[in-house]
Amino acid sequence: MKIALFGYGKMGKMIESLALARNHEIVAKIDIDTVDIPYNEIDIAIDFSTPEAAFQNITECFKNNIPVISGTTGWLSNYEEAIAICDKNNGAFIYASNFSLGVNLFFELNQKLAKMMQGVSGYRTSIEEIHHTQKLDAPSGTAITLAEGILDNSAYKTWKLDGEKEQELSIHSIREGQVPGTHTIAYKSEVDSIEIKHTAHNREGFALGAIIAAEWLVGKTGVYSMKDVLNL
Ligand SMILES: NC(=O)C1=CN([C@@H]2O[C@H](COP(=O)(O)OP(=O)(O)OC[C@H]3O[C@@H](n4cnc5c(N)ncnc54)[C@H](O)[C@@H]3O)[C@@H](O)[C@H]2O)C=CC1
Ligand SMILES: O=C(O)C1=N[C@H](C(=O)O)C[C@H](O)C1
Repeated sequence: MKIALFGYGKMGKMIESLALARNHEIVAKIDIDTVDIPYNEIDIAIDFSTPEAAFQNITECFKNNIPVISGTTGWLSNYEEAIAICDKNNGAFIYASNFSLGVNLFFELNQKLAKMMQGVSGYRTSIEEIHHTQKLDAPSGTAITLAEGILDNSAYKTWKLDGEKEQELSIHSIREGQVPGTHTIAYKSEVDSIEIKHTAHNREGFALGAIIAAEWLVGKTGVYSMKDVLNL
């Protein structure tokens, strides 16, 4: 595949190295100062940019008939608008808050555990996420997906950063050092705690998942998720 990287930062560089190893070609590395984008040379765009840049990057690709994989977090207030532009242009799109296989399994486990806990009283649920200090958004996109999985399967009405009210699912965000991404779900009662946790040891899992998603999406039209890619 001829891949264009939108965002040539930590993730862009990791995706470049894994994509080359899988015999793909990187035809463009687009970052904040890029002026000309060679849309006619691109088979697929992979966007790991910034919350401010993602919507424009993604929708310009749709308008140029280029399928898009986006892992950028913190731009989802514009998600529905992006989908409308994708549909209008008969485009192809996958957004995932987290592309790693491990986290996508963890998403499934989270929903199953939430279902199990639905009938059990006395437990308060919370989410904690820890990331490196350069991260621009909080809570993490992964924490939001985890929260949505719990809201769909519990009496919680909404999630909130450090929420304290009974009906609020609390998400606590910690920024420290170079942490690639750690997410913990805790159910705490007066007598015990149940916790599930995913720890990324580096960024390779995110990057590999994004490339696998790109390989899967090329040649298709429509809006898909990692559940479709991984057949979960
Ligand atoms: N879905 C997933 O699996 C993962 C998602 N992420 C998300 O991906 C995004 C990028 O993460 P990192 O690479 O760690 O960040 P980073 O800060 O290392 O890289 C972002 C790059 O985007 C560039 N950029 C700024 N404006 C741009 C524009 N208009 N067009 C293109 N590029 C532009 C920046 O100059 C920078 O080089 C973040 O939103 C992060 O939360 C990160 C890891 C995994
Ligand atoms: O910014 C990061 O680094 C990460 N962002 C994603 C998120 O917001 O969930 C995925 C991963 O945790 C790393």
